[in-house]
Amino acid sequence: MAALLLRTSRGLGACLRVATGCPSPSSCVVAAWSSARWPREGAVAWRTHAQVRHYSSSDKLSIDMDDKTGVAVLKLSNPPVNSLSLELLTELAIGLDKLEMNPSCRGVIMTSAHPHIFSAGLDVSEMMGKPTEHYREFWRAVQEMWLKLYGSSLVTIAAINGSSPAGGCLMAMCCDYRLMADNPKYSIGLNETKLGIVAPFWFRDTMMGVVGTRVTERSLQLGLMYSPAEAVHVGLVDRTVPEETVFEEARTEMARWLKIPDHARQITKSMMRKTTIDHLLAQRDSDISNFANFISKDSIQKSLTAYMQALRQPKK
Ligand SMILES: CC/C=C\C/C=C\CCCC/C=C/C(=O)SCCNC(=O)CCNC(=O)[C@H](O)C(C)(C)COP(=O)(O)OP(=O)(O)OC[C@H]1O[C@@H](n2cnc3c(N)ncnc32)[C@H](O)[C@@H]1OP(=O)(O)O
Repeated sequence: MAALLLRTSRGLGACLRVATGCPSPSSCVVAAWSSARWPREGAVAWRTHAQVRHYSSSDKLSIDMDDKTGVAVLKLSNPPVNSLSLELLTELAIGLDKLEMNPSCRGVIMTSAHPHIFSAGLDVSEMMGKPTEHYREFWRAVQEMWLKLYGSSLVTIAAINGSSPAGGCLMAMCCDYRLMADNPKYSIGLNETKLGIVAPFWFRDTMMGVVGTRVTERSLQLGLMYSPAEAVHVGLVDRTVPEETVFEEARTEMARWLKIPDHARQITKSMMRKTTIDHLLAQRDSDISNFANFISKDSIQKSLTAYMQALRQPKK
C-alpha cells in the first residue's frame, strides 16, 4: 500500500523512478515503462471480482474498466462543452494514474459523454481574472494531465465524437490513435493564436509528433481548425467513421493494438515520446512561471475577455 500511495501521490514520473531505483527523470523512462506494468503489490488494491468496475468518483468524468477485456472507457462529462476545469484536469490525472496502476488494464478509450463536443479545451474562465497562484495551480494541473496521458504505457485511443479545439485537440493528440466522427460540422485543431495566446512548446511538440513540422508550423501560426476530412488529410486524425459507429470502431481498433505484446509496444512508445516528456519535466517550474506571467498580462486578459464575449454572441 505504501508503494501505491507513492505512485498515486507523486505522479507517474516519480513513481516509475521509485519503481526502478532510477535517480533522474531523464535517464529512466524506457527502463521505467518496461517495468511499470508489474507493480503487483500496490496494484492489488484495484483488483475486483466484478467484470466492469466504475473508477471515478467525479460526476465530470466516468471511467469504467472491464477486467475481462483489459479495456477502460473514459468519458468526459462536464456540460455544456467538456471544458477542462482545474477539477476535471485533476480528476483526469488521478483516473489515468489509477488505470496505469491496474495490472488488468491494457488500454483506454477516451470519448465524450455528450454528443457533438469532444472537449472545448481548457476552461477559459480558469485563465481570467484570477490571482497568480490560481494560474500556477491550474497550469500545473494541465501539465500533470498531459504527463499522465502522453506518458501512459497503456494503449490510448481517442474516439472523437464532436468538436475538439485547443486542449481538446491536445488530449486527442496524446493518444496512440484517433478516430473522428465524419460530421463536417465538427472541427479539431490548436486554435490558440486566435485567442491571442500561444500554445507552449510541449503542445507544439505533441503536434509535431503527430503531423510533422510543416503542418504544425502552419496550423499553430494560423490557429487552424480542421474538418474531420481535412484532419485525416493532414494526419491529425487517423480515420473518420460514421458518427454512430465511433465507439464501436474504437473498440475494434483497440483489439488490433492489443494483439501486440505489451512490453514491446510500451518500450517503442517510450522511445518515441521520451525526449518530449523529458523536455517538460526539466522545465516544469519555468513553464508554470511563463504561463502565469503571460496570462496575467493586461493585453492577454483583454484578448481572452473579447474572445469569450464573441463566443457568447448568438451564432449566425
Ligand atoms: C510564451 C508562452 C508561455 C506560456 C503559455 C501561454 C499561454 C498558454 C496557452 C494556453 C493554451 C490554451 C489551450 C486551450 O485549450 S484554450 C481554450 C480554447 N477553446 C476554444 O477556443 C473553444 C471555444 N469554444 C467553442 O469553439 C465552442 O464553444 C464549441 C466547443 C465548438 C461548442 O460550440 P457550441 O455547442 O455552439 O457551444 P457554445 O459556443 O454556445 O458554448 C456553450 C457555453 O460554453 C462556453 N464555452 C465554450 N468553450 C469554452 C471554454 N473553452 N472555456 C470556458 N467556457 C467555454 C461558452 O462561452 C458558452 O457559455 P454561455 O455562458 O454562453 O452558455
